[in-house]
Amino acid sequence: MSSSEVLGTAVGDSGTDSSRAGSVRLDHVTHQYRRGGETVTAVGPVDLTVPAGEFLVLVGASGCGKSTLLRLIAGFERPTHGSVRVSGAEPRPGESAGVVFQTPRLFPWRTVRGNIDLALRYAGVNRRQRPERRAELLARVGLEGTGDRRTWEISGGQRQRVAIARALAAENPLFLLDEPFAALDALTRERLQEDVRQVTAQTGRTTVFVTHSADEAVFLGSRIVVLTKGPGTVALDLPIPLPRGDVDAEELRNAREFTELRAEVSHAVKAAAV
Ligand SMILES: Nc1ncnc2c1ncn2[C@@H]1O[C@H](COP(=O)(O)OP(=O)(O)OP(=O)(O)O)[C@@H](O)[C@H]1O
Repeated sequence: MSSSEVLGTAVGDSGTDSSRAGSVRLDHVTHQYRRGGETVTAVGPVDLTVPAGEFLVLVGASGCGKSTLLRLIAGFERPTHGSVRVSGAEPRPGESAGVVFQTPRLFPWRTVRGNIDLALRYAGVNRRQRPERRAELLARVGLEGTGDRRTWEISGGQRQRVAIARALAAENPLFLLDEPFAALDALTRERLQEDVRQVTAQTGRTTVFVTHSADEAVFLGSRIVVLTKGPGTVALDLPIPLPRGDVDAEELRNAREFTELRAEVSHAVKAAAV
């Protein structure tokens, strides 16, 4: 599939960048939760535009509102103030974006194949086309040959790959990931980071990825936004001018530019948390 097929054409009649399929626009967004009798401001005000095709990483201290921002973009929450637009329209939960959470949300009574097929069914892929699409998705996340296994018969890293394949199944032009590798060992985490980098480069999807890790942020992002401590606002908005596409991950991680950027982001995260 070409990136233009995934990104689609401009939505709406304005054709501006912020209405293109997969683009995200937050205008003066603030979100508050009610806890007991109290109002807690979780995030904002935040102004942020994510052009179609960008890989944005949100980094910040625990509790600064990263997940809240992601939930607002996914349409799971409505902002208390301001507006959120995905592809130029108000986000629709479960429809505007493919979402991957920290803990993979799979159907345990189904096989790997059954989990992927269900996502394809929801995405409107007809029964005859499903085996081919499923095979493509499993290959894309490196899970060929596991279709018959139940979700408890595969490793944590493989479960997270199934969750990524499920999110990709919907062919949404926007991909949201909330600390998807936090619970995995270092080796699996690095492998999945490489996969996500590759898959998003291949499909050209707009991606918003939440993490605590400066290392993960610099490896994955084409742009990093560091949030201040809660309620989070934008402390640093940094383009990452590292090569994308077909690059040697090991070489990239060892490059001087990479280590310098990682130090800069790490420093910014610490400074923003005070
Ligand atoms: N459903 C909720 N009800 C009430 N308060 C909430 C709710 N969800 C989050 N909060 C509060 O909003 C603030 C931001 O939380 P959020 O989970 O967005 O931060 P985060 O940066 O993703 O944190 P972490 O990195 O620890 O996951 C925190 O103070 C949190 O306690």
